[in-house]
Amino acid sequence: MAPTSTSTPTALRPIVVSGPSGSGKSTLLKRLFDAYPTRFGFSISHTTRAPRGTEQDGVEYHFTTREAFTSMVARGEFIEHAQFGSNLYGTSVAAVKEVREGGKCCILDIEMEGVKQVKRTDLNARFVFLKPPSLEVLEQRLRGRGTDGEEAVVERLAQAEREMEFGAQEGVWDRVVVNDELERAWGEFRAFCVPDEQG
Ligand SMILES: Nc1ncnc2c1ncn2[C@@H]1O[C@H](COP(=O)(O)OP(=O)(O)OP(=O)(O)O)[C@@H](O)[C@H]1O
Repeated sequence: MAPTSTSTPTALRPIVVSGPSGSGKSTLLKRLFDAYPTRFGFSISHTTRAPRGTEQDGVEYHFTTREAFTSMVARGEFIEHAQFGSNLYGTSVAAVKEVREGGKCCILDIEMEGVKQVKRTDLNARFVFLKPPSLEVLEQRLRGRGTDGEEAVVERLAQAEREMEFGAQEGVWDRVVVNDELERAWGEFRAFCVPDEQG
């Protein structure tokens, strides 16, 4: 008997978008969500902070205790986790799977340590690296964005060099999109994210 394929259709495989700060991830993802409002989704993060106002568990966040959170860390259930202030935040493998179960393609906008972690899971993701034309252009864009002070820009640029090296590694990426001219980069990014669309 012929084996039955249980593989996920390409359109539902999670997409990992990575690249240095300022490479244009938010810009291109905003376009993608605007162009395809129902096709893509983000995973719901876990947090140890208390819900605010009308926030509901499993909607804005998976609200959890610090004890439960640290057990999840110990079991390797997070793709990424970090502390902000006194609270812990994380993206779990299960939360990414939930998006697929809901019939959407999960988008993960993560830095290089997270990318390595996704590779260790069974998420069967596709990986795209967003590359600025050069570090000089990246610096101009970060300064032009006007959201960071001098110290933050210098820090982001130092980290960008490490991210660029990772972006150049063989065998890690399914696609590298150079974000030079926005319309051109968008066309390439969109073709990667929506592989079944013609034209
Ligand atoms: N192709 C482009 N040409 C010129 N400017 C661009 C282009 N793409 C993005 N930008 C601008 O560069 C700046 C950085 O882009 P964006 O904020 O999308 O980067 P990011 O990768 O999401 O950064 P972070 O990781 O810090 O969130 C923004 O001001 C954006 O408008």
